[in-house]
Amino acid sequence: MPEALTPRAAEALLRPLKKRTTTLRAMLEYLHETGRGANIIGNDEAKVTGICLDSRAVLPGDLYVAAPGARFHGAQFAAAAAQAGAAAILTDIEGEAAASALGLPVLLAGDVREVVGELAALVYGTDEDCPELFGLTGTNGKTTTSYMIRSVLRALGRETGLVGTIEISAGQTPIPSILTTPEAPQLHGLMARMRELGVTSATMEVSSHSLSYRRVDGLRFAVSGFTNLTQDHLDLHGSMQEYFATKAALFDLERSDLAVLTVDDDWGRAMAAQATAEVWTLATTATATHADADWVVANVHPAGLGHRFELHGPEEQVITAVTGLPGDFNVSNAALAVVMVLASGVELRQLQAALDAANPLTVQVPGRMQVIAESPAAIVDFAHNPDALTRALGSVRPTEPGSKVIVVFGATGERDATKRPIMGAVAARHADVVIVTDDDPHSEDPARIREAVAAGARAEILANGLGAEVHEIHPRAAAIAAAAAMAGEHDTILVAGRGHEVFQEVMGVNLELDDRRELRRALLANGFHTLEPASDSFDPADEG
Ligand SMILES: CC(=O)N[C@H]1[C@@H](OP(=O)(O)OP(=O)(O)OC[C@H]2O[C@@H](n3ccc(=O)[nH]c3=O)[C@H](O)[C@@H]2O)O[C@H](CO)[C@@H](O)[C@@H]1O[C@H](C)C(=O)N[C@@H](C)C(=O)N[C@H](CCC(=O)O)C(=O)O
Ligand SMILES: Nc1ncnc2c1ncn2[C@@H]1O[C@H](COP(=O)(O)OP(=O)(O)OP(=O)(O)O)[C@@H](O)[C@H]1O
Repeated sequence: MPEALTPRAAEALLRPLKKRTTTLRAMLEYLHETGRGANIIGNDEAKVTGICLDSRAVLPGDLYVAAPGARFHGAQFAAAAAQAGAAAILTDIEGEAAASALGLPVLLAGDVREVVGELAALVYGTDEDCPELFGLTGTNGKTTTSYMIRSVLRALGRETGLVGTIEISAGQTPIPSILTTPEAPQLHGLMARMRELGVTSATMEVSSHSLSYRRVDGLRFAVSGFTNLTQDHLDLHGSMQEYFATKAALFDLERSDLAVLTVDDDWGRAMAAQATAEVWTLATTATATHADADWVVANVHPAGLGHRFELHGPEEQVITAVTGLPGDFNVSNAALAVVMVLASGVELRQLQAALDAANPLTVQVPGRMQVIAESPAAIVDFAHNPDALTRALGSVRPTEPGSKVIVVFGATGERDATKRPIMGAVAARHADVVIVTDDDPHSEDPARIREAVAAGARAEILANGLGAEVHEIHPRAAAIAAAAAMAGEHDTILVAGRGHEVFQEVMGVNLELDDRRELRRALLANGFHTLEPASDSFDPADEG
């Protein structure tokens, strides 16, 4: 397993190299000017040079943000932050006693998370200087689309940064991500570092958690994009309506100048109706009901592993592009990437020239429809919710008569448990051999998760008289090995789930596991050939 950086070492990589100094009084004045109640206990001339939400990552001179959480109040860790060199503490009434007992100056605010993003912008100067930001939200496709945008921007000669599920890259050697969207203090530190390193444009995945937890506050997106909305994260959001409302916040004028919204279904159209930013709509499934979208995908044809397609614009513009990843959903992702770059002001002719010269949309994304072998077709994909699994399985059906689809997957622990039987049913409908295994069960009993997934598959088979066979095999490496042993050269194996990750948490223990490595090994052991891993993108599995 790659050697993990300590929180402080990782934090240092997310900070600007040149320190700026802000006083608590300047922060207080800002809060008062913007109508927020706040006051200072102790020295209001205290100077801070950084801001941090985690005591374990505090660097000398920081404002430690002691925020309430689901498990703890951050004030519990204020003493540890002080020991690490915090210069002051930002907290709320609940944290006041513990924070002020330490003798450090305290900035007291009504709701800490409500102000932390804007204060981080003041500390790092990102309210004045920030790269042009491309933000992506939606249930599926954020990572893939942001890689595609970055690739197009690079083809246009831009210096780029990227923040997402796989990596954080501030124009330097990338580091593996912990969260999809980091906390606000880290995001602002990163943006400042990017500017120092000459990054002009950055792509950022904006998870619904980050919107709920106000992690992107204080940032302004030049162009934000919406991929789709399907069932996921109901453990946090409670209902699809609430999940929708959380994501919709990205498309308010106060956060985004322009929003490119995929309107392939009712959720997308509702998003377009609600957004207050300028909206460009995009239809990626060419049906008559979508013909009124600003940009429409047309003439999609298979090309290599991916597709060639056209994008038709509101003023009869036509763009032609080629994707490299399997799956028609990757045409949707690619189209969104292209329209977002256009929306940022790049001229169509210049964009078409970059697409023609470098084929930037054929970029590989670790663990996203990553082809490991061609015979049998063996693919590792990060599908971990019902819609993604449906789309991934829908795109791998073999053409040879009598050939079969073998799927290896599971459901994650400590997350939306209602997905489990639904994913089982999806697999039973689309595959011939369903191998249910573990997928990052965290602290939950993996056997119970497998049971719920397999029960969904069996119920679907019974209800619809389907012919799929269901196996429960664990650990995951054994399930992958079993799939390779069952496959014939015309079959397809899809290993779905946390494919790009380099470990799985099982009952509180991190076990090293890379699906791609396991699948390669298993295929070779069964006498099949595998493809060379791509070397053109950062991959956490190669680190360390
Ligand atoms: C549900 C959720 O997102 N929770 C996040 C939230 O936790 P919380 O507010 O409940 O914090 P807590 O654990 O009670 O701790 C309270 C405070 O004490 C601080 N603390 C805690 C311990 C310590 O030693 N020192 C310290 O300072 C914490 O930083 C926090 O500020 O704030 C914490 C501090 O940043 C996050 O670590 C934590 O993310 C947890 C680990 C998590 O798993 N989040 C996932 C679900 C998430 O955010 N995922 C999305 C992507 C989802 C997807 O698309 O799949 C993402 O953007 O990554
Ligand atoms: N546009 C899309 N529509 C439906 N499914 C998609 C789409 N794009 C990708 N997928 C599926 O979702 C999986 C995850 O893709 P990707 O990582 O790009 O999404 P994401 O939104 O970043 O997810 P996460 O935040 O959980 O990483 C893919 O492996 C694929 O199976």
